[in-house]
Amino acid sequence: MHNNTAISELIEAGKWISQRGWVPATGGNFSARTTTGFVVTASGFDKGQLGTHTFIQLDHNGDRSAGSAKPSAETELHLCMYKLIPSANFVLHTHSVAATVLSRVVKGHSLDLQGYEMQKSIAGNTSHLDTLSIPIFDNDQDIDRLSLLVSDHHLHTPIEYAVLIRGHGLYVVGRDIREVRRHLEGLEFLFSCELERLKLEGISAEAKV
Ligand SMILES: CSCCC(=O)C(=O)COP(=O)(O)O
Ligand SMILES: [Zn+2]
Repeated sequence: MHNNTAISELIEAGKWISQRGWVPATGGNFSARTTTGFVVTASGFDKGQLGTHTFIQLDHNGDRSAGSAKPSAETELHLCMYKLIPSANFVLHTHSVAATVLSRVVKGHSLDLQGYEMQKSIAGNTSHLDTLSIPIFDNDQDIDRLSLLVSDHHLHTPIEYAVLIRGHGLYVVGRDIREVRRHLEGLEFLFSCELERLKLEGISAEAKV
């Protein structure tokens, strides 16, 4: 995909994501894999008001090739997701209330979703009877170290669509912009349902270490 096409799609996605309240303040960052490498959002901007000047172009090694602004502080985690998931061409990172709270309430190393028809919004999932498992990693201000942790986890439990960073947010991937947006919307719906369920049924079972 051409850089300009990817940037246009991410600008449009940013407006939609912002309207949904999933990137408050300057939270979140977005990227795409392109024919020349990657494009990633610049650091510190409102992701609902992106423009062509708020993107950095990176080469295939992840080194800056164009754009004067500072790349997202979490660029390394985006590059990590592309390396682990060769079919991924878009990565969206968001800070919704549901993802932030759920990833803290669930003390274990994965959020296991089961019993929801909307699990089928995620590629390859065909039944509410299956378990959709999203790995949770403890937050770390050292993004290189966090990326290494994600890569190590992938060696024994392959990451397919998303990871949660505890108390921080969600990273979700897709083959194209439509799929990554569907994955994001589907997961956010499931997170909201699960948060409501835990509030109504109690969190004691989930809050185990
Ligand atoms: C107030 S947001 C804190 C940083 C963060 O988690 C994030 O997603 C945004 O970082 P960026 O450098 O991409 O703007
Ligand atoms: Zn973040």
